[in-house]
Amino acid sequence: MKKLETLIDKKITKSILKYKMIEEGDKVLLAVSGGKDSMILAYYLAKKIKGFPINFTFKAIHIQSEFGNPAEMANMEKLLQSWGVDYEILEVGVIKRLKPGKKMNCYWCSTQRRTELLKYAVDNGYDKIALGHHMDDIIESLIMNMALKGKISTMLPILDYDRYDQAIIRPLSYVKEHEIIKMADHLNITKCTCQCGFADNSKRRDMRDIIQTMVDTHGDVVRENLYNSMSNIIPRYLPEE
Ligand SMILES: Nc1ncnc2c1ncn2[C@@H]1O[C@H](COP(=O)(O)OP(=O)(O)OP(=O)(O)O)[C@@H](O)[C@H]1O
Repeated sequence: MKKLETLIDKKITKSILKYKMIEEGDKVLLAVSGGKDSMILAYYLAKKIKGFPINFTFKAIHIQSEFGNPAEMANMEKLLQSWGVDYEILEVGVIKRLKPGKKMNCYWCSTQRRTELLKYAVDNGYDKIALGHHMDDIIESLIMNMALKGKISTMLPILDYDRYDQAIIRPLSYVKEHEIIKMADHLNITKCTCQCGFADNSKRRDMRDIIQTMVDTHGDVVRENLYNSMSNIIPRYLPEE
């Protein structure tokens, strides 16, 4: 387990330094759902505030909507406390925000969360908002946008807001989901399930299966190759519009 723990740590350091995600003196706001990805990030950032070459502070924030699971939240709080993480729970009712006749969906819900996170960051002087997306999320989005939207784009490791000084960062960009799952099991991080009943992740699941088929045939390096392909564009061998 020590080897995996160090590997994940190195990958987080690599992405922070490569993409200049955290700068000297930054205040980082980490969005934690209580699930494995953002909790793993909380665990590593808690270790990193001591002895990282760049000085920064961070606080975890959980947005609690009507769809949380109290038992999972209790586990989240217990773990954050055991790692010495400063955290806050923000209660945000989302149901009343839904326009008449509109149905709830994951995209809409995450937009509500994003708005609250940005507002909190602006009001309280946070420079960066850290999210728990990892390499698999990024390559699934890439394949999904290509196959279903006819465009090449994905979620970025770092994204500056146009109209605010804040930026979104994804320090797990180089970490693969299976590495997170193993480490999360080791740390007793439980699965976090939304209770809304409207979640439809079928398209993302389809993309995951397609990537897994390629991995089964050509090895895990397929994930890195898909990720690296986004910064290895050869215009000469791409058709013009
Ligand atoms: N209720 C919440 N409060 C605060 N941040 C959240 C919440 N839900 C999601 N997030 C943030 O948004 C990211 C992506 O959310 P998503 O719902 O796609 O979860 P996920 O990929 O299952 O990740 P996780 O394992 O962290 O739940 C999370 O990693 C976390 O940083």
